[in-house]
Amino acid sequence: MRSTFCCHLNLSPVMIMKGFSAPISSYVSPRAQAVTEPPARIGFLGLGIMGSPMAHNLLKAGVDLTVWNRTKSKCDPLISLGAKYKPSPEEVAASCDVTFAMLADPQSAVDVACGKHGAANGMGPGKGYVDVSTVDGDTSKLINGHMKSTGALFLEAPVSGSKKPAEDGQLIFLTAGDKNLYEAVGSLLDIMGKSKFYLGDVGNGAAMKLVVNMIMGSMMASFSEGLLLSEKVGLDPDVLVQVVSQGAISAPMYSTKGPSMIQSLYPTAFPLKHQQKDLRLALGLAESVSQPTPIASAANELYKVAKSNGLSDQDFSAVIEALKSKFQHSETK
Ligand SMILES: NC(=O)C1=CN([C@@H]2O[C@H](COP(=O)(O)OP(=O)(O)OC[C@H]3O[C@@H](n4cnc5c(N)ncnc54)[C@H](OP(=O)(O)O)[C@@H]3O)[C@@H](O)[C@H]2O)C=CC1
Ligand SMILES: O=CCCC(=O)O
Repeated sequence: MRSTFCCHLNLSPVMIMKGFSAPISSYVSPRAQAVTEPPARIGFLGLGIMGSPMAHNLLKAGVDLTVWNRTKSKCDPLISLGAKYKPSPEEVAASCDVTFAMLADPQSAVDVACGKHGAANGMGPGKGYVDVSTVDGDTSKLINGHMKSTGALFLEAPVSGSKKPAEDGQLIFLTAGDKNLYEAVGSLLDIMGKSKFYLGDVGNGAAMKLVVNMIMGSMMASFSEGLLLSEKVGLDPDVLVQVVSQGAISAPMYSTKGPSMIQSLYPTAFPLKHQQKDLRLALGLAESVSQPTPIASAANELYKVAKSNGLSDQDFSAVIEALKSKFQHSETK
């Protein structure tokens, strides 16, 4: 498999820089010809922790945006800023040229794309569907099949980066699927992100995202062990965070999440239930190619314990609680 890193200044079909405020116009069907203009009317389905700021950034950039969310109240802040609203994914897709979706998991991604009043019912030739949710490759291929059967184009584009990068337009898009659609939406991805990778066939973006999050889940579990061990042997865990942050294993998540973890606080940026979902999907991916993943498997067990102790909606750094004795006891009850 060859992959290409696409610098967003070189490959974006239209140079829309952050802060762009002119209206986007002249959608050219990706089927009809090489795309030189971004699509005009954009839909956004799923306004959770990630979808809301991503949609907000599109709106701030002057994009003609139509939104939908299962819980309608989450649409209201965007509507008050000028977004249009439709009461179903089908109606969003029917009224837009390209529709983005940011859903919780494989089941919700399929329901919203392919279910009753799902987006596929509003799709057709000249339209595109970009799924930025984190799902497995099979789910992505299923959605691709539904979209293509309507004549529409499909791109999977899961993101690396959490709540703050979403707010700051600093996400990393891991895209795969229709190259024309990738080029058509390049300027929109550039509004929401700092870089984008085009990885070829549908499934490769999902696989890349799952590998990245498998590593991240294991890193957080290992960091949790280190914090608790340092404390038990009489070290100051705040100093541990400083030491880690200055050395070869430094990672932003240690310095940003470490101080609150030490205080047993887990303000949600990336819900723990989603991290466990990603580990589960990554382990399935590994199994499909007989790749041993003992570290990720062990980490997954910890996230499962944390989930069963009511921490699903806390930040994934709450996995540290699964290593504290009261939770280990409740696991073995
Ligand atoms: N948070 C993060 O740091 C990151 C998350 N991701 C991934 O992005 C995706 C979204 O994450 P995030 O925004 O954090 O999650 P949230 O839980 O905040 O949002 C989930 C969204 O999915 C919707 N949804 C859930 N179930 C259904 C359903 N059955 N039918 C219709 N809509 C449904 C929710 O609607 P409702 O509001 O009605 O509940 C909400 O809009 C996930 O796949 C996650 O793994 C990727 C990168 C970073
Ligand atoms: O899927 C969530 C990823 C969170 C991150 O990249 O910081």
